[in-house]
Amino acid sequence: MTSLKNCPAPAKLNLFLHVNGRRADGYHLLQTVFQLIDHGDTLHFELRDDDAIRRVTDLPGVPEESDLIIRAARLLQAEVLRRTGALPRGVDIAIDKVLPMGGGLGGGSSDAATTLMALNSLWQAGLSKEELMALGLPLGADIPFFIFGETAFAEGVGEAMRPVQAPDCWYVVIEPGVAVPTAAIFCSEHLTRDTPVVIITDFSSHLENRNGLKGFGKNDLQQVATKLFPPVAEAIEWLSAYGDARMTGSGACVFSAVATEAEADAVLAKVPAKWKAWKAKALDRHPIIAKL
Ligand SMILES: C[C@](O)(CO)[C@H](O)COP(=O)(O)OP(=O)(O)OC[C@H]1O[C@@H](n2ccc(N)nc2=O)[C@H](O)[C@@H]1O
Ligand SMILES: Nc1ncnc2c1ncn2[C@@H]1O[C@H](COP(=O)(O)OP(=O)(O)OP(=O)(O)O)[C@@H](O)[C@H]1O
Repeated sequence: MTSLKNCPAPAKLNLFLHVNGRRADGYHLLQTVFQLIDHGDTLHFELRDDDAIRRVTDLPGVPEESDLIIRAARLLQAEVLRRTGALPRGVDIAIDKVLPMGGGLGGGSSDAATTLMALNSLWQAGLSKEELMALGLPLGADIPFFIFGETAFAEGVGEAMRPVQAPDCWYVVIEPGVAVPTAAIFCSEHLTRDTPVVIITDFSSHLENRNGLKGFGKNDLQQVATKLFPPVAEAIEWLSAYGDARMTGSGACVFSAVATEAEADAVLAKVPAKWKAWKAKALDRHPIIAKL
């Protein structure tokens, strides 16, 4: 095989996100449930005759050298060289970018995770899932989750994961039109870092007893993001009329769960024209797994 086309890099939603503490190195201890959804970027990989790794699509605002896709590919190429003594062939990578940057949807991390999984297969590198997760973590806190590849209850800085059942539902997502820099939210003096630790069965029994997510937990980053970025607050307020609306990750996107696609369409029809909004279905598994 010399190419892999149409590789999905789906978005994630943080169904809740609690900040429980801060480590000595400044990173925060979190608890969250990561949900994959069927909306995201698409990547295409084509092996080259030399050993160069190139992005063949322009991504405004992200220079090729700092793109997480390119950095992930180079990291894996170097790791294969270290293990086998042979440098794998170079690759041209094209991307159909759909996910907004600084959206809290994990777009950059998902692109990097898809790159690691696709190249591991194209290069027949044979790294295990755990090895790929460890390789990706220094590039972005969400990368291990995308490689883990299923709905997860995550702890630590987001890297300690266990599979968990979440509602089989649809989501309405609004992009408030601002990019939120994750580091600025975590640095804020107004961020609360003392939410009590929950256990995985607190989440699971809530779903069972209340027939859904509504009312479980919160996103601790939301209070800070809405203060710094008023369009995020406005989108949450608007969407709250139709359900339990909250922010994903460090923002800016906000979401609400609905039971059916028809309900999602009904909400979407009313979204003010100033916002981009879309629906997505919850996914149990990363869609690339079926391709590789
Ligand atoms: C908040 C989440 O979106 C939850 O899914 C992610 O943990 C953020 O993941 P990300 O955007 O890939 O973030 P990274 O690039 O790893 O980190 C950006 C910055 O956020 C802060 N950061 C991130 C994750 C974490 N557990 N504690 C932190 O304090 C750090 O200042 C870090 O420099
Ligand atoms: N392939 C990429 N796609 C998007 N952003 C990238 C990429 N490579 C590097 N970046 C950088 O990463 C930053 C964060 O982008 P990303 O789309 O991951 O944000 P996010 O959805 O807020 O992530 P998170 O939910 O993990 O906080 C961008 O502003 C950009 O500078």
